Amino acid sequence: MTHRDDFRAYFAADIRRAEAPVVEAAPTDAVMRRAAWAVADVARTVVRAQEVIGDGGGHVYGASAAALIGAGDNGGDGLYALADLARSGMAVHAVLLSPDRAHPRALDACRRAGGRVHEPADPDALEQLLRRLRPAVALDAIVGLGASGPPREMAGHAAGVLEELGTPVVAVDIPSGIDPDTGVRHPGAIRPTATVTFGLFRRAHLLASTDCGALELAEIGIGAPAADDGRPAEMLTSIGTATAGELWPVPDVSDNKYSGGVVAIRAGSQRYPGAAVLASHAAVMSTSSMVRYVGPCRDQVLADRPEIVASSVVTNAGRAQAWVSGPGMGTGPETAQELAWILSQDVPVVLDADALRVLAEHPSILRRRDAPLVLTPHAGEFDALAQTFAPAQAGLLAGDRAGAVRGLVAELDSRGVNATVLLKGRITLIDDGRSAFAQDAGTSWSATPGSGDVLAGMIGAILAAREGPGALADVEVPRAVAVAQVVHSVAARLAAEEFGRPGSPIGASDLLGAIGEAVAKVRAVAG
Ligand SMILES: NC(=O)C1=CN([C@@H]2O[C@H](COP(=O)(O)OP(=O)(O)OC[C@H]3O[C@@H](n4cnc5c(N)ncnc54)[C@H](OP(=O)(O)O)[C@@H]3O)[C@@H](O)[C@H]2O)[C@@H](O)CC1
Ligand SMILES: Nc1ncnc2c1ncn2[C@@H]1O[C@H](COP(=O)(O)OP(=O)(O)O)[C@@H](O)[C@H]1O
Repeated sequence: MTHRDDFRAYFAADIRRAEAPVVEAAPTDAVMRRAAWAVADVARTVVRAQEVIGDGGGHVYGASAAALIGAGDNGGDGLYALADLARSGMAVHAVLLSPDRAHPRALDACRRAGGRVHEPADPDALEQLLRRLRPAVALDAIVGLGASGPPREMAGHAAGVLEELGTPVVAVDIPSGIDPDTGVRHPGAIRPTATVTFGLFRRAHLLASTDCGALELAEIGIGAPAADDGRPAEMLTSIGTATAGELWPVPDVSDNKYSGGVVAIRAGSQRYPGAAVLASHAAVMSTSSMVRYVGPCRDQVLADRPEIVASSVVTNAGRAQAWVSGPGMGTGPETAQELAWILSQDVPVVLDADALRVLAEHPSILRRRDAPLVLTPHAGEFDALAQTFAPAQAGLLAGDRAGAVRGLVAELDSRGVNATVLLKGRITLIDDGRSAFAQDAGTSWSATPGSGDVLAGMIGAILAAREGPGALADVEVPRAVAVAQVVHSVAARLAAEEFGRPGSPIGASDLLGAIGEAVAKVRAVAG
């Protein structure tokens, strides 16, 4: 989902606080009916999109819909949505998973609109019912904001049956089985074609965007939420291409080769010269300012990009406004010393790959520092860091990724380190303890060796540029890092899907070759 605009998502408790006065001020169930109408509208679109042989698409009139109805207001949304679908001429079936607790007024509305109501006694009966009904669309109205844990027995079984039948599912608010705040996907979770949410995005919509299908936000008149102390509620942001384009650094008339921010890169080894080339070339492609390279791969780096200024030891590199260290540089004993020197520099430092392993093995080199430190681990490197700096967070990644990242940042903060952690993956998390971002790459083409080296070079160039007077000057570090992440994702998509043979695999060099085009693209979006 590399989208144009920024998305903001909130904790369930803050959303409930923002929702309450709106619901209270409105006539009974008016907000719920508005939400249900939006769900029904998407369900109709899903039915119309179904291909019927010899025809242009599916017909709503006469098609069937079934909704799995849970015990709370999420079930109420589903029942009102069925009533709406019945009025479009659909044959609708409410499948009550907790018959005694189904929303009474919504159930009544569904019945009055002609809906059939089913109360399967056990998972087998539920399975037989769904197989018999074979609905054109199913609504997942089992649980929404009130979810806790994996879907209970009946609900968990339904997800498997619907998947087997190939039934398109529209999830009401949040796919059941996905935790609203952490985005953790429990076994037995519903896998929807589309998810319709209301008023404000929930954190799960960004943290588990790849599990929500097409995401739709329906307006129900809710304003920005506040925390219980009245301050603005904590938000999780996903920046879009327009923001990346607005903030991407461009030289102006007064700039020279230094003024936009020089980045120095310590990368590569005899064994991994490619990492040195990829990281430094990526930095060259990101801004117009100077890129310095330090390490044993001078010849390869200069053969690839002669404009790079190379040296062999960090102390002779020359001045830089940001440092990058780690890609392919090895983990030998001398690297700890080099790293300690880099960390002593009063400029932003990005540590990736081998530098993260060295840091985890030699935590004493990490002293108090005010200048930003950006750590860019993949899951394995994160675990190594967490074992050293935040043992309570180690092994958490399979579950609450955002919580684990925040926990590591907090531990580093308690040591006086101004850290931003970027956790890699299809959905990249970036957090400095105050501002958190979740960026879905939109495709997975960037999951290729060396693409992390490219990202490290890009982030270094952006952080160097942030030290200057340009558009990034007052931008918080995690947002600046997210800007680099967006352009990296757009470059991967362009390389794999628009250049050459669309849809053919790419290597990190192809991604690298598309950075210029990606910058042009996001700048054009920003206008
Ligand atoms: N207020 C309004 O007007 C508006 C509200 N809106 C809608 O209301 C929704 C929130 O409704 P809600 O607060 O009733 O919670 P909800 O998500 O239905 O879940 C609670 C029930 O689920 C059950 N349950 C929990 N975990 C479960 C699991 N793993 N597997 C199975 N069941 C599980 C739990 O059972 P219990 O633990 O009590 O046994 C409890 O009974 C929100 O998401 C939005 O859709 C919109 O219409 C906008 C206007
Ligand atoms: N499933 C995925 N979809 C999209 N991007 C991914 C996925 N998995 C990893 N990535 C991205 O690919 C890059 C891989 O980085 P890394 O693991 O450090 O590899 P390397 O060290 O070989 O460069 C990172 O930018 C990461 O965010």
